[in-house]
Amino acid sequence: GACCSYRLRNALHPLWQSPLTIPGGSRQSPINIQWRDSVYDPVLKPLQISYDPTTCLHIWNNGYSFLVEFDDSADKSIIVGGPLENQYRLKQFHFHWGAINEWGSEHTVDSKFYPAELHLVHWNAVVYPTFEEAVMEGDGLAVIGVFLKLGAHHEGLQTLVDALPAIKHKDTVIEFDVFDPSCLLPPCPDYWTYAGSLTTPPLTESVTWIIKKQPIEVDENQLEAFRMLLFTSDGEEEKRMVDNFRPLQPLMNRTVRSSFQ
Ligand SMILES: Cc1ccc(O)c(S)c1
Ligand SMILES: [Zn+2]
Repeated sequence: GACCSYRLRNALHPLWQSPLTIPGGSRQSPINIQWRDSVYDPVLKPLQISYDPTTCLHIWNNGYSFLVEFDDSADKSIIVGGPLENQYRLKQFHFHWGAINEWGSEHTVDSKFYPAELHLVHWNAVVYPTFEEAVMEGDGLAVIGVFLKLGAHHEGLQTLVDALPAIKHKDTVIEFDVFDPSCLLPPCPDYWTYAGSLTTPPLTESVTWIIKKQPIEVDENQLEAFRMLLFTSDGEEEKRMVDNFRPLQPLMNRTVRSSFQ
């Protein structure tokens, strides 16, 4: 059945030599969001986002993606509201993208791929003492997903793009003093939300996903800059960092809720 083919695809996917089945895998990510099957929930609140740009630390290539990490030792960059019962602290953001513009996002909407997807990763520091512990708990993480579509040049993203040549190889890092990730969010407040997992190992089922309905626009040169990064370390045979997205996972017994009608 479909579930079996998913398992096979996961096991075969080059980037995720994950165990054939995830222990009790009933809420895996990413998924296809079928717009007409999502259920408007009037109880969902608006998501409140307040980021302190000075909590930005550095940008680095971890061999899966490039990520911008934040000082999460205090409640300075947080999100609250939406589907969340607690406030969550921003830890890092990163992207997933394809080799060409036809695919690259992790989630799809009505089976449509976007060329890339931004993930802003937050953790529940109200309940858990560390990020590492939150990663193992059902309500430990909240990830905001933002789709990137091909279009106009994105001024805020360009600051990141300009830093990428300096972190071309795996395990390279550069200091990044001030950056306000809210410049990467679309103006429209509408989102879908569902209970899911990390999309990279350990694939733990600890993520409340908040997927923005409206994509942001970036231009071809900016997407090409992502594709110049390497999975490999300096001195190794070069492998371009592309297609770092996980295959779609079965919805199983889940409903995707929408904050909009
Ligand atoms: C914590 C974390 C790390 C990597 C990821 O792709 C995601 S989705 C979450
Ligand atoms: Zn991710």
